[in-house]
Order: sequence, then C-alpha cells, then structure tokens
Amino acid sequence: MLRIAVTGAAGRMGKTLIEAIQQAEGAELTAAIVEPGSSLVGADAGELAGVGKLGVKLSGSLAEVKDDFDLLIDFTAPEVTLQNLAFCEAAGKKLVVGTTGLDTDQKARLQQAAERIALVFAPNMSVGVNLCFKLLEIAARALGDDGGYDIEVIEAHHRHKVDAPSGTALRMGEVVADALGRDLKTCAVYGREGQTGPRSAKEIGFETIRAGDVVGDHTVLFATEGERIEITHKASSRMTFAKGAVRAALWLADKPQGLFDMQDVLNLK
Ligand SMILES: NC(=O)C1=CN([C@@H]2O[C@H](COP(=O)(O)OP(=O)(O)OC[C@H]3O[C@@H](n4cnc5c(N)ncnc54)[C@H](OP(=O)(O)O)[C@@H]3O)[C@@H](O)[C@H]2O)C=CC1
Ligand SMILES: O=C(O)C1=N[C@H](C(=O)O)C[C@H](O)C1
Repeated sequence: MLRIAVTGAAGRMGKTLIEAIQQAEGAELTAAIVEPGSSLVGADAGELAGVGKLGVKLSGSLAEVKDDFDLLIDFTAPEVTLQNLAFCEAAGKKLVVGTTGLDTDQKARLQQAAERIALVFAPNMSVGVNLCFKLLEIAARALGDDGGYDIEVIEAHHRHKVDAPSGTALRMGEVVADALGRDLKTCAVYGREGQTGPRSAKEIGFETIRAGDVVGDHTVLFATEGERIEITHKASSRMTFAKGAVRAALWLADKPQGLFDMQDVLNLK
C-alpha cells in the first residue's frame, strides 16, 4: 500500500486530494499538512475534507510526519513547493507536484532533485487536458507554421486563482510553439490593450478570464480567413485533477528517480 502525504491539505485541491486518495485502491492517506501555526493542526484530515473521520491528524510540518509516508502530493504555491521539494530530496521521498506559476529557476530545481528522487510535475493532471496536448501537437503540425492560422490561447478560472496565464495555458502554448518550431519566449503576447496595430502572423496570444467559481476552461483557437478550429477542455470538478494526481502517485511507486509528467503517466509520448 502506497503511503501518501498531502501538503496544502486545507486548500481547494488539498481537500479534494484527501477524498480522491480515500477512494483509490493501492494508496492510503497517512499524513496531511497545513500551514505551520494553523488553527487546524490536530484536527482530523477526513473531517476537514468532508469524508468522515480518517484517523489522520493534520500536522503543521512535514518533519513531524517524516516516517509516516512514502510519497508527497503537493498542490500549494511555488515557494512552498520548493521548500517541500528540498525536504523530499533530503528524506528520499517521491513527489507529485501540481503547483503552477513556478519560474525557470524553480523548474530547474525540480530537474536537479530528480537526479535523486522520482517526481511527476504537471500543470494539469486531468486525462482530458493531457489528451488535448496531444491533439494540439497534431493540429499545429497539420496546419503548419506558414499555413496562415492565427493562434490564441484563452483560459478562464475562478476568482481565487493567483497566477496568470494558467500553467495549462502556458503548456498549451509551448506544445503548439514547439510543434511549429517557434520559441514561446519570443512569440507570446499576453493580453492586448490600446493601439496595438494589426496582429503579427507568428505571435501566440494569451487571454485570461478570472470570474466566479470556474474550475478551469481552456481553448486554443486556430483561425484563418474562412474557418476557425477550436480545441477546448472544460473541467467541471477538481476531482478530475485529484484522480490524475493519485494515478501519477501510483505510477511513480516503482520509479527510483527521474522527472516525469502526465504524458509519461498516461503513455501519451
Ligand atoms: N496540476 C493540476 O492539475 C492543478 C494545479 N492546481 C494548482 O495547485 C495550486 C493550489 O491550488 P488551490 O488548491 O486552488 O489553491 P489553495 O489556495 O486553495 O490551496 C493552497 C494551499 O496551500 C497552503 N499553504 C500555503 N503555505 C503553506 C505552507 N507553508 N505549508 C502548508 N500549506 C501551505 C494554503 O494554506 P492557506 O489556505 O492557509 O493559505 C492553501 O491551503 C495552484 O498553484 C494551482 O494552480 C490546481 C488545480 C489543478
Ligand atoms: O488554479 C487552478 O484552479 C487550476 N490551475 C491549473 C493551471 O494553472 O493550469 C490547472 C487547472 O486549470 C486549475
């Protein structure tokens, strides 16, 4: 039985992960961590997640539960994820990271840690979005770099989301740019305002909507004169991400080290 710990246990994803682990075969929740000093420390993780008592007390630090788990699932914030990464690297624990908004240096730290521990890092753990990555690669190659198609990535999320564009939207842009031989760093345009002039042919535009309780919508639009193609994914429950993260955890169980993503887990490479 894979013993899993969850950090950010009181967060939107943390609570959903507790529920998903409880439903999974071959995995059990053995530790759950909230912010140090939180009034929730000592409460039951299952009761917090609304799935009934699990007998797992919320802890204020990973060090306190060091011997209680084999793999950590972390959906928190970049700085917290990096602290948890250092802990897992030192303690030889496997790690599934869903946190988005990591900068280039932070991503390089994940790559470095993967020399010692096994990691899955993915901006979106849903099967549907990962299938969309594949479809986008096919679409971009078929339409071609000089095919006259303008490419825009449009995403919508709930009002609480703190990073933009979403990690998923950025990955969609990367997948398309890579397939077309473009460099996203130089061709991305984030939002538009004022006298922008006409659109350039090779830019990839990103538009962000933040509103209400939207779980996560992503569309990539390929538009030319006479037609538009849209590849869209809409998440209606966070359980789709949580189930994907638990699937990644179980897949990682026999991997000694290395950095993987959901394309590896789902055999989509
Ligand atoms: N890869 C994927 O499939 C998905 C990724 N995400 C990403 O996951 C991340 C979390 O999203 P979401 O759950 O909505 O965000 P929340 O803000 O609801 O949850 C983040 C949690 O981390 C906690 N936290 C902050 N600091 C610490 C700390 N030092 N120790 C322990 N816990 C801490 C927060 O506590 P507090 O509430 O006290 O601040 C909070 O409970 C985001 O980056 C989001 O983009 C989200 C969905 C899917
Ligand atoms: O913060 C969220 O909620 C989500 N974040 C991820 C992202 O930034 O891509 C994935 C999902 O869309 C939900």
